[in-house]
Formats: sequence, C-alpha cells, structure tokens
Amino acid sequence: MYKVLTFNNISARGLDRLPRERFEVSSEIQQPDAVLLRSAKLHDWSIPETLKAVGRAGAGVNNIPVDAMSQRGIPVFNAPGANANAVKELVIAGMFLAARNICPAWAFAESLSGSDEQMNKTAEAEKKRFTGFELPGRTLGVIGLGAIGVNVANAASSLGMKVIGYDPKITVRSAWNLEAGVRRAHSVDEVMAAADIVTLHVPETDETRGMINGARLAGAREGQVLLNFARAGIVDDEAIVKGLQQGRLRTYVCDFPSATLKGQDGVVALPHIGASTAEAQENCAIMAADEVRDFLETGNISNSVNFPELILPRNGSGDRLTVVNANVPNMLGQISSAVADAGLNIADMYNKSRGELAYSVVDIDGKLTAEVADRLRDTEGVLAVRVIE
Ligand SMILES: NC(=O)c1ccc[n+]([C@@H]2O[C@H](COP(=O)([O-])OP(=O)(O)OC[C@H]3O[C@@H](n4cnc5c(N)ncnc54)[C@H](O)[C@@H]3O)[C@@H](O)[C@H]2O)c1
Ligand SMILES: O=C(O)CC[C@@H](O)C(=O)O
Repeated sequence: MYKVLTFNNISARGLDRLPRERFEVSSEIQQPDAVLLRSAKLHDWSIPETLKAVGRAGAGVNNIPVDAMSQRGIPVFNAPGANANAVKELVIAGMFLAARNICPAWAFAESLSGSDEQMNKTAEAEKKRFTGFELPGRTLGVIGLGAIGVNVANAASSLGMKVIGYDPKITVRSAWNLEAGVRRAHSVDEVMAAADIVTLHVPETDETRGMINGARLAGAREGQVLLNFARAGIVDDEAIVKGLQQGRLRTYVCDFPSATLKGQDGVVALPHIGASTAEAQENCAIMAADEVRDFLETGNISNSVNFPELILPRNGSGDRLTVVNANVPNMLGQISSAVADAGLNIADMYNKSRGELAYSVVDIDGKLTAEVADRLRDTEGVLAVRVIE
C-alpha cells in the first residue's frame, strides 16, 4: 500500500486516479511515500525519510525545495500546460480590464446614489473619465514563451494585436506552436520599450526574481499596462507603485495582492486565481496523480523538473531495481556488479542523466535480495534505491 499525503485542495478527479486498494490518500498521513500539492510551501517542511516522490498539481515549483529533493534522490513532478488555458483566459480578461478601465468604472457606478434619473445623469456626465483603448494594432510583449506565454501570444494575435516575445530558452515545441506573426525580441528591455501591454510568464527562479524593477520600468513605454500572472517575486511592488504615480505605468494587473499594492490607483490585484477553474484543477490533479502513481508502481519518469524523462516497459521475469545516483563515472558498473555478484541476470536496463543526477531502471530475471539493495545503498554517490516487485 502506497501512502500519499495531500496538501491543499486537490481535485477529486485526480485523487480518483489512485486506486484505494493500492493507495492510501489523506492530508493526515505521517510517513508518506509521495506528496501531492498545489501552492503549499514546502521549504520549511522536514522531508520524511519515507518520501519517494512529489507531485505538483500545477506549473510553478518555486514552493518546493527542488534541490533538497534532488539531493535525496526524490523526483519532483509537475503538470506542464495543464492550467495554461485557464491562465490565458484570465490574462486576456486582464487586458480588457485595463484597456477599458473596468475596475474603476465599476467602482464608480457602485458609488452612485439617488434616483435612477440622478444616477444616470451622473454616469453620463462622468463616463469620459473611463475612456479606454482598443486592442487591435496595439503591441503586446510576452516575456516567457512556454505553455502559457504561447497561448497568450496566439490569442492576442487573433485579437488583432501585434505581438513581440522574449524567451532565450524557448523550446522547439513552443516555437512550433507560436503564431507565425509573433516577433522575436532579444531582451526584456526591448520588450519593455516596444510594448503597450507587457505580460509575464516566466517561472520564479534566482534569475527572474525582481526582473521587473525600477530600472526596467524607467525604460518602459509611457503609459504601459503590465500584467503579472506568473509570481509575485518577479516584480518589485514598490517600483510598480512609483511607476504608476509617475505615469510610466497606466495599470498593473496581477494575481498577487500585497500590502504595498493595496488601495493604489491603477492596481488590479486578484487572489491568485489564474488556475482556479474546475477544468484546470482537474487537469493538473490528474496529470500529477498519474505521474506519481506511474513512478511509484513502475519507476518510470515523465514531466519531472529535476529527473530525466525515462520510460522503460517492464521486461524480464522478476523484480525491477531503480537507482538514483550522482552523475559520476563507474556507477553503472557498480550497479551491474552488485546484481551479477548475487547471481542474477539483467533482462533490460535504461540509464539517463540530467545535470548532476543519473537514474537507472534495471529489470532482473529473478528476485532481488535485500543484500543487493543494501550494497547499492551503501555505495558512495548512490542517493536512492528501490526494488519494485
Ligand atoms: N497565476 C497562476 O495561478 C499561475 C498558474 C500557472 C502558472 N503560473 C506561473 O506561470 C509560470 C509559467 O507557467 P508555464 O506553464 O507557461 O511554464 P512553462 O515552463 O511552460 O514556461 C515558462 C517559460 O519561461 C521561460 N523562461 C525562463 N526563464 C526566462 C527568462 N529569464 N526570460 C524569459 N523567459 C524565461 C522558459 O524558457 C519557458 O519557456 C509558472 O512557472 C508559474 O510560476 C501561475
Ligand atoms: O494551484 C493553484 O491554484 C495555482 C497554481 C499555479 O500557481 C501554478 O503554478 O500552476
């Protein structure tokens, strides 16, 4: 029986992918084999000895200590693209909110009082304060052209916008999915200078933290709209407030409320609802649950952020051995020697590396003894060993 600890509200459709005769699933489990979570912060969590896998039902993994997991040989899975449409729709809504001044206009309408005739008269007299602009012909700058950025870029193109995108690590898949008319920028500054509206779709990393700061805003096109549905840490809120006060920014629409932003004119802050649709929550939970289940039951890896993609159909007549180790010479030799010295035959084997980690899946003809697994666990450089019957 595998034990899966849940943090946050994980869609039942996802949890249903873990058959209860083989998986105990609860938010109360003490010695979990795996964790499924959304935005819960695991940085201060004491990683249990029993933990074998982490499944993030979402895209961003900045809430997970990925390096610490790697050091213990624990793969972290996520759900790439599973909530991209939900975020795209809210970003497009955010562009309309900003372009048509919908939030202040709505607040003004709510503040009206008196008879219908008086309210109507005041509304007609004051509505010029909320005159907006239309999107066709305007330039949208997209920073980060992954699952969400590409969707947003393509949707904006179909609304008649010019689109400029920046992503120095764009994947071949994203490049293929991008509308032909999207122009390539060579820096964040180029996007800031060229775009009427800029939208951020990068992960929060050491490289992207504070990406939008005072200096960047100083080079922004006058009266720009900035959208941040990526992460709070990518933007310096103090600089945003200054940028709004100086007129450099027209509107800041984000998914991350803060004390600094609260009550500031020109700020629309939503409560991190980019992925909050039933569809996205289901897609993410199903994807993460499937990945974790597959790893626990077969050792196969798909959509991990720290392990190589590795799928080996089951071969041989016996157990499957999986070994995570430092990516250094002679580890494969030591794995095969440990198996051979126990008089066992390797039926099939697959080894891949990613950065400082290497992962091997070894199918054996016969039953692995505890001695083989223990010998490997004691081998220098080995981080995790599992025997799957
Ligand atoms: N508001 C929400 O609820 C919500 C929902 C989903 C995702 N997100 C956030 O959005 C981020 C992006 O999601 P995604 O699904 O598109 O991820 P993704 O991994 O598909 O795309 C991220 C892209 O950013 C690019 N990138 C990385 N560093 C960059 C840099 N310095 N400059 C330019 N581009 C850079 C990558 O090459 C990649 O193409 C997530 O990491 C997450 O933090 C927020
Ligand atoms: O689970 C959520 O609601 C947010 C998920 C989002 O931040 C992500 O990175 O995918």
